[in-house]
Amino acid sequence: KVGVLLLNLGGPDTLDQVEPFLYNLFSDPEIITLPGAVRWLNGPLAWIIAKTRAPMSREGYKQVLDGGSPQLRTTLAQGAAIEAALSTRGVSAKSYIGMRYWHAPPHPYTDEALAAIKADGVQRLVVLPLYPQFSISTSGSSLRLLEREYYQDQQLRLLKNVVIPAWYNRQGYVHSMARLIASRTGERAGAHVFFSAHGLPQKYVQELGDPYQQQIEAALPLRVLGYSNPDTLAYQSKVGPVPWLQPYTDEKIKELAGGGVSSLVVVPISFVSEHIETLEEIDIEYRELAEEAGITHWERVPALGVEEDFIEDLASAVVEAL
Ligand SMILES: C=CC1=C(C)c2cc3[nH]c(cc4nc(cc5[nH]c(cc1n2)c(C)c5CCC(=O)O)C(CCC(=O)O)=C4C)c(C)c3C=C
Ligand SMILES: [Fe+2]
Ligand SMILES: [Fe+2]
Repeated sequence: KVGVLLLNLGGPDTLDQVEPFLYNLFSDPEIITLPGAVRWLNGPLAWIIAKTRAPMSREGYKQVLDGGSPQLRTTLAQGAAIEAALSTRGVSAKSYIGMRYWHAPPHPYTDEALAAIKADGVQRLVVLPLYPQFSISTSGSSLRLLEREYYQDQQLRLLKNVVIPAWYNRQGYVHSMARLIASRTGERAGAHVFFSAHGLPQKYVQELGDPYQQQIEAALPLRVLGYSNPDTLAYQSKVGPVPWLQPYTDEKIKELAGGGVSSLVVVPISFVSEHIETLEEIDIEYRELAEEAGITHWERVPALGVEEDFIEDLASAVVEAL
């Protein structure tokens, strides 16, 4: 009996879930990193930040929460598609979803996923974070939580597991992204491709050894395949006062427009389902900014979701791990 545990971030399904979701996120010590002596402040600080940020966040979510979080729907569909792809390879597997910060009943947090894995009598477990690139703040945080729960439990401790920590450079991811991009740029050879990666405070990379930026830069889908479209990489979604990875998406859009670029094909990387940062931040906020700056053609490449070649390759990664 094989289990595939998909780890993801989770997101609120309704507007009243926004504040508790933010509280969970900001009380994660991998998100707000405090020195040992004041770590007890994590909870109170998370409460204050969540309360302060919630009204603004709710405004964003208002525009994208039509029928619940697209992230949850996509993650469920990805799980089912991976099961089907494994079945054609002769592997009978069941997928489980461990969300880090939010769930929608009956879809679980990590602890509930582990309870289901135990109840089903899974004998081999493959852990697959749904983030292409590894960051301490995303896959790292999910894996740390999982490790804690796993090794506290006598039954789980005996269950053989293997982790696929990152897959940013796998054929399936790179090629299906490149195919989606090519399908948008085909009619305008030479269109400017704008990769917008999710941002991260610089400290993670510079002080904590986070490999995220290196993994983003190592495998930009078009460059890897040798396409010659002009392209730009920038980082979006900065929160709080400290410096994040640069250049920032908003500044780069203005700079390109100022330099005479009038058409952009925007590619969200670092997440494989639609969510607030694509549907609201890119499609509404950055688009508005781009149009004000003089961009006349703006197109966004969708998140990978259940693209067949992508899912097939994730299933191959699971088989290789087994
Ligand atoms: C404040 C610290 C944050 C770090 C560090 C961070 C890293 C990080 N996040 C993603 C992907 C997503 N984050 C999402 C939501 C979200 N993230 C933060 C903060 C940090 N993220 C906040 C406050 C929020 C809530 C939304 C908001 O108020 O703006 C989401 C969307 C989830 C959803 O609703 O569906 C994604 C996706 C990555 C990849 C990453 C590090 C590389
Ligand atoms: Fe985030
Ligand atoms: Fe945002």
